[in-house]
Amino acid sequence: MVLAQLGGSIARALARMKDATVVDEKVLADCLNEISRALLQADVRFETVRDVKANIKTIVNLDALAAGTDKRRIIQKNAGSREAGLHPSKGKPSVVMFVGLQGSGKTTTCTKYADYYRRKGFNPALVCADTFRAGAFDQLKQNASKAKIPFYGSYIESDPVKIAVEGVDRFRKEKCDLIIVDTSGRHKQEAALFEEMRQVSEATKPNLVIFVMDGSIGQAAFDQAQAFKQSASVGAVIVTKMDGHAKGGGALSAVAATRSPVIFIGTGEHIPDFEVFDVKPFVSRLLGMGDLSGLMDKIQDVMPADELVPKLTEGAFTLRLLYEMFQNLQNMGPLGQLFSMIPGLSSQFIEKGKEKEGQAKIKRYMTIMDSMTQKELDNTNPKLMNESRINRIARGSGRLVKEVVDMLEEHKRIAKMWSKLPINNIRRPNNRDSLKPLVNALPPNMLNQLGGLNGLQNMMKQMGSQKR
Ligand SMILES: Nc1nc2c(ncn2[C@@H]2O[C@H](COP(=O)(O)OP(=O)(O)OP(=O)(O)O)[C@@H](O)[C@H]2O)c(=O)[nH]1
Repeated sequence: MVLAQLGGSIARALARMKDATVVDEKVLADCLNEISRALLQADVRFETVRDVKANIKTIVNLDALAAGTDKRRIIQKNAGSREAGLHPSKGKPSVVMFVGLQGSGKTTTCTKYADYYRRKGFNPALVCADTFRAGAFDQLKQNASKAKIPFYGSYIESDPVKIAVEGVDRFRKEKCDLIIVDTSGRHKQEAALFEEMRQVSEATKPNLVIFVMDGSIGQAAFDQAQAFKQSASVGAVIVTKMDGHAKGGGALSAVAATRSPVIFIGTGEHIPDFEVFDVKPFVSRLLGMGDLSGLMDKIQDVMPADELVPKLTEGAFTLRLLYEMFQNLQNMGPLGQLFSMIPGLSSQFIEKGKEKEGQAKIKRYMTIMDSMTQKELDNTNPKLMNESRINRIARGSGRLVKEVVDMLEEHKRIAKMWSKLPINNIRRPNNRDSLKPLVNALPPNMLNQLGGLNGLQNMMKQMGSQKR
């Protein structure tokens, strides 16, 4: 079963229960059986499914509860509680502790995480409780200063618990609402590391423990994530180094198998190389990998190959080409999924819940392009768009100069991405064979999680059907 379908199956099971007039033993048992089936089909281990079922049963005491609606709410709450507490809430002070093996990217990720929330309006701070590695404090200090985030640490103090407590206390007093504690990494899963983590955790009482894991280790991630989950009550996982590592998919599915939610992924060495992890865009991206067959399949819908290939081989990715693509996109209805398929289109178009804004932006871009001359639309000379042309386009379209410049920048970015695509691979891949290169590119565990070849095909269909 496709991972993305799991949520749907559970939601349907709960909805059916909602329709029942009375929630009794039988309705509850049916609902739980349905949820169990969905989990098992999603390759969740039998033992886990059994535990989930038992937990829900213990929590939902049918006799003690009077009204049916309350029971539903409680079951819903418990079935969905995995998501609770994974993200800090603004204005409510949270302590988040980072754990992981040495070199996993923990220190870098602490800063990325702090910066992400700073941009969301939080007031974060960093505490370096890594006294094991010489230079860890300097690294955190350097990163934190670059991102303009307050930090706390010591060159001389060797007790990580003491530093962690001092740092957390200080930033609590300074009214920081997100205090991030970076702990020591070790070469392997040593008992001493876990003991140190336990002590830091006990002293700082974190609201969330995040395990940072190197995605390049692939499926070996399962044992590591499991060990950390058990020893450090890990609440969430961040998988790093997802850039350029074919094994990243295996790591993600292995982590999923430990039932630890992955909340972010690291996609590079720099602070902005950090993305919220969500299964759907991730799968979309996966489909864009391999020999790009999945992506090319989607592009067929936006612009048929027989039209696109001659235009692209002729030369550059012109504004006119972009305009035509937007036009096709607009004719297709709600398109959150498809946006993610257009290489280069910035993530703001595909962010969950922001599809409407994405559509509005496309409309705005098209209005701007409507005020361009034929020459400008077909232009391949980067110097053509001078100030006077930009001013004229802005006036003509009733838009700000800045908006015209933004649009031209976006076009430049997209054109750059397109120049890197293997255009000759564009074909009509609608049969199973066309999925083979993609299947071969996926780690086996990941493919299992996606429901094998059939699951992959269904998912492509599912994504295709969302166009209408
Ligand atoms: N390509 C890539 N490199 C990354 C990513 N995240 C971190 N790195 C690099 O990985 C290396 C190790 O990162 P650190 O942040 O020092 O790792 P650490 O886990 O804090 O290490 P210890 O403090 O020794 O435990 C550095 O060179 C980082 O630049 C990522 O998402 N992609």
